[in-house]
Amino acid sequence: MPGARENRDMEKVGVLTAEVVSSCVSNLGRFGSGLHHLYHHLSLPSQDLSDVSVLSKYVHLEMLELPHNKIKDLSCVSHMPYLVTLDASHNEISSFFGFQPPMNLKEVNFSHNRITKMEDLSAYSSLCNLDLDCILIRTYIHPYALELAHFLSLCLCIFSTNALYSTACSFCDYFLTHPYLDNSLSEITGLEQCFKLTHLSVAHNKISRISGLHSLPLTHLCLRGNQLERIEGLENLKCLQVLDLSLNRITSLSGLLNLHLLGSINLEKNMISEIQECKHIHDIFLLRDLNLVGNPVQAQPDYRLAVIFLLQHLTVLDQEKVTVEEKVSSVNQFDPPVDVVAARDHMTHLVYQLMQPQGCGKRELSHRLCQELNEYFAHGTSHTTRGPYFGEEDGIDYHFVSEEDFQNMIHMGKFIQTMQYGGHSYGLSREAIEEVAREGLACCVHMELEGVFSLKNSYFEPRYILLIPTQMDKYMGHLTSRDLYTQAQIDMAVSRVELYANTNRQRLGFFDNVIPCDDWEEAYQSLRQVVKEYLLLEEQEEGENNNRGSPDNTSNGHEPEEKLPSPPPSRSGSGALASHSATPINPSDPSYRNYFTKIQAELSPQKNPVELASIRRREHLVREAIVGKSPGVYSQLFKSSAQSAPSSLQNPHLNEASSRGLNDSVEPLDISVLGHNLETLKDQTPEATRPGTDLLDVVVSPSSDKRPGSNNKPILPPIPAGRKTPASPSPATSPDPAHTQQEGRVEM
Ligand SMILES: Nc1ncnc2c1ncn2[C@@H]1O[C@H](COP(=O)(O)OP(=O)(O)OP(=O)(O)O)[C@@H](O)[C@H]1O
Repeated sequence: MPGARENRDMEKVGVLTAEVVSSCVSNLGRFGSGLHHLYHHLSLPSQDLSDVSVLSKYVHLEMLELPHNKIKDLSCVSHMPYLVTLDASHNEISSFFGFQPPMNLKEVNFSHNRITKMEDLSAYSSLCNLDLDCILIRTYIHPYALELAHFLSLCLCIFSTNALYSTACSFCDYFLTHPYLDNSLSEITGLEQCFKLTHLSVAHNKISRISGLHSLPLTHLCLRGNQLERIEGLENLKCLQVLDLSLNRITSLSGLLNLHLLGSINLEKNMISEIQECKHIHDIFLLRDLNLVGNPVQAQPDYRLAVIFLLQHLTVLDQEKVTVEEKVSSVNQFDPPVDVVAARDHMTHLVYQLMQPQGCGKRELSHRLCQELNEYFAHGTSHTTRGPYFGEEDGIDYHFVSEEDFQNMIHMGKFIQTMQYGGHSYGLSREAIEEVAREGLACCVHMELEGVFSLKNSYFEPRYILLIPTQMDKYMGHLTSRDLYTQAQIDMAVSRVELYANTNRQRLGFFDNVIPCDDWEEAYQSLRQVVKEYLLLEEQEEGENNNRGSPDNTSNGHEPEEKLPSPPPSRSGSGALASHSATPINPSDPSYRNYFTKIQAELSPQKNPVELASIRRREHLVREAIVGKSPGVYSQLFKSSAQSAPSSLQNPHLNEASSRGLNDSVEPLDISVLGHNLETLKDQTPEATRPGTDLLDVVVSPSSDKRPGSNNKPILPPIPAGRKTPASPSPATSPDPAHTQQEGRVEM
């Protein structure tokens, strides 16, 4: 009876028996009343099983794993009310959930089966995780293709290190994923009632449109390897965290707008070609991982930095970690902070293009200030390549030069700073400042914010006064009425006001004063007041008045009571600006150094006598330098030979020694032009009025000749028009007491 026996054996092939089950169960646990112990897990992978009906008796199973078999019928599962996890992947199942739903079934893997259509899963309300990847009908595959695949899989083992490996890989990938293999899922349906479904994978099917997912609590969705051309139907998946749309034909990211919990998006091998598409996911603040490998967009110039710039929360882009350096470079490249622009400009003289005018009248304010305080200031005239407006004069409003001349000046290193504004170049030349300095005056310039940043990189340390409009309507009206600007220029100018306000807010101490300039006259009065306070002119005027009652007050040479410098008063007229001062400070920022120097003095009232004397000396010198009485400390650096500092003027012996040394090398001086300086110096040195003091010694002292940038000849500066010239009495012979008083007050 060999034939019958053979038949029996044949029948047994693929049939699961109780013996086999008993050898493959695991995870012993209590069951029923708790007195019985039973195995809860059964795992039978790759056993060539086609009949698993015996499992109907195993009602207690919680986890059933049957991958890589030949199972067509899973009706036995209907008898497993406690089943939680079912893995039936890589089988021959064609009926979608062909069993009664176990109440607690949460995870189901039907990937790589023969299911062609999804059906209603309303009864599976506990379902959390559903895997329907790669639903193919293998019998429809041409036998030649299967043979070839088999051959290639052998090659994978044999030639795993050569080129054939990659050919084999790509063939298999194509073979497994390509849509011409029929009978895969073409749409997602039947999940409407699966209110607990958080993970869904329908990779490598034929889905061309995302649908049927509305209001599911999905956190993970995989639609890899389908035929999607656009992202749609995801709007309501508010819980979505991980989305895999790789291997599709998607061209835009527009359907991802409101998915605020998304942390990872895989769009590998799609057809996204524009960097701008990233704007659609710009507001997804939790997005950390984006994969655009294999998209045409990768060929765009600066692709990686641009994406990193647009999506600043990313930590992984195209499977590579985003480095800190990349983040910084991207910001510096696409939205450089003004100080970076200024630094770059400063280093290379490549200028930053901005499109709008400021036009708040600061130029006129600067001119008027220089006119009124012409004893102290002169306007530093910038160069520009723009043409003059009606009424503007070359050399006064600007030095109007051609682009070529401007470039030549850049290359010759003539500029302290340059800037591109409204399509034109502007630059402040060293010569412009030195020309003013040679007159013994301080230079007053106006410029845009970027120019200020640039100037802060130079060795000049001017006082910065911000004039800022606070009433935008009025400001716009003013710009419009000038009839010089296009609407776009006006809009840009208005939008830039915020940049100034922010700079003031965030960089405390960056500006020494802030003056609202909604009303030109008021702005001028504030500006004038600020400058006068700084020059101590207000005090001087008051002092003059007081001194008329008590003339001995200052002429006795007593130092006024020590007063430590206080932070500059903020002239802010708006609440917004006023509140800026409450912003916390970053002490590491060098732009705050002025501010810190000032408040440091305030915060440490316990000064010892040495410190007090030092502070007094420094203040004294600085004030004198500013009011043009004697050159600043800085100018001493420019002396060609070692000479005494201004403070040495107090010491007649030193003066004598130094002046004697100088007398040999100095050309004879025209004493008639020295009046003011002589008087000033005399006032500083009580000894100078003593009989026998050699005036020439004082005059030729280092403090009165070369200023920064002047030529090397010790020619004394001419007295500017408007300065109080000592035409009258010679200071050496009969000092005017009133004048002495005045000068004495300024020295405070
Ligand atoms: N050297 C410079 N560096 C930076 N900015 C400068 C420089 N010289 C001028 N500017 C600024 O460039 C801007 C454009 O100057 P322009 O004279 O063309 O403008 P405007 O329309 O007359 O405005 P405004 O009345 O404010 O001067 C102004 O804000 C001006 O202060």
